[in-house]
Amino acid sequence: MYIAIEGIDTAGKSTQIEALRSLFPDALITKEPGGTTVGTEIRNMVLHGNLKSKTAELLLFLADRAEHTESVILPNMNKLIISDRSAVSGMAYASVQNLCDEPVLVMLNRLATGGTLPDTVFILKLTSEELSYRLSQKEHDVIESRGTEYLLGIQDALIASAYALGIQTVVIDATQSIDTITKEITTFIKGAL
Ligand SMILES: Nc1ncnc2c1ncn2[C@@H]1O[C@H](COP(=O)(O)OP(=O)(O)O)[C@@H](O)[C@H]1O
Ligand SMILES: Cc1cn([C@H]2C[C@H](O)[C@@H](COP(=O)(O)OP(=O)(O)O)O2)c(=O)[nH]c1=O
Repeated sequence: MYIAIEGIDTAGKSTQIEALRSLFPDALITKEPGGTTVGTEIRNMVLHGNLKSKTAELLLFLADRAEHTESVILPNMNKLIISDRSAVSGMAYASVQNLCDEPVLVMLNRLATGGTLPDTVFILKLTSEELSYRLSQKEHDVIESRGTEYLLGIQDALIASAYALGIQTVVIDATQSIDTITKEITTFIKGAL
């Protein structure tokens, strides 16, 4: 079973994945971008480099996704795979750049993944107030520095993108306690295994 934990920056993805790691010790934990050696280099180029082109940014994320799918996801499809982000982020973050329309983004992400998409995505949904608070507590990378309104637009795009990709989606109120969210995800996983 291949699931992805989705959400905008600071939604609580890493926190949930660490909780799930101990609850499902046999699960394969991975992430996008940066789930492979090459992906780590791509991640650094995009997040901390000085890319001028948004198209280059999109294509680099797709390259990370293709490498991640071929070298991490496909060889481990017999396991529970939990990924921090997926093609859903890929579509959502690209869609707000207005580089190309939704069917093209679906096609590009299907090309990058060879059609191997998560069975289920859990989208951690923040309120504007909670997002502002959490962003105020950390340094911002290139994308986070685009601001709260931008990220809230992405949050809506995450839900739309999961639908466009035809992936079963569970939207979770990310302002709940860490344990409550973990229990919600764990209950779903145990019911589906
Ligand atoms: N349910 C929660 N309630 C309150 N704070 C949370 C919750 N989940 C995560 N946090 C805090 O929010 C910040 C961002 O969490 P993180 O897991 O790093 O988010 P992401 O990986 O989605 O960027 C961290 O300081 C974390 O401790
Ligand atoms: C996977 C992916 C992430 N992103 C963005 C989301 C994040 O702002 C950034 C890095 O993701 P990530 O390392 O998950 O950052 P965070 O832990 O703060 O959520 O890259 C894209 O723009 N496109 C993509 O395809």
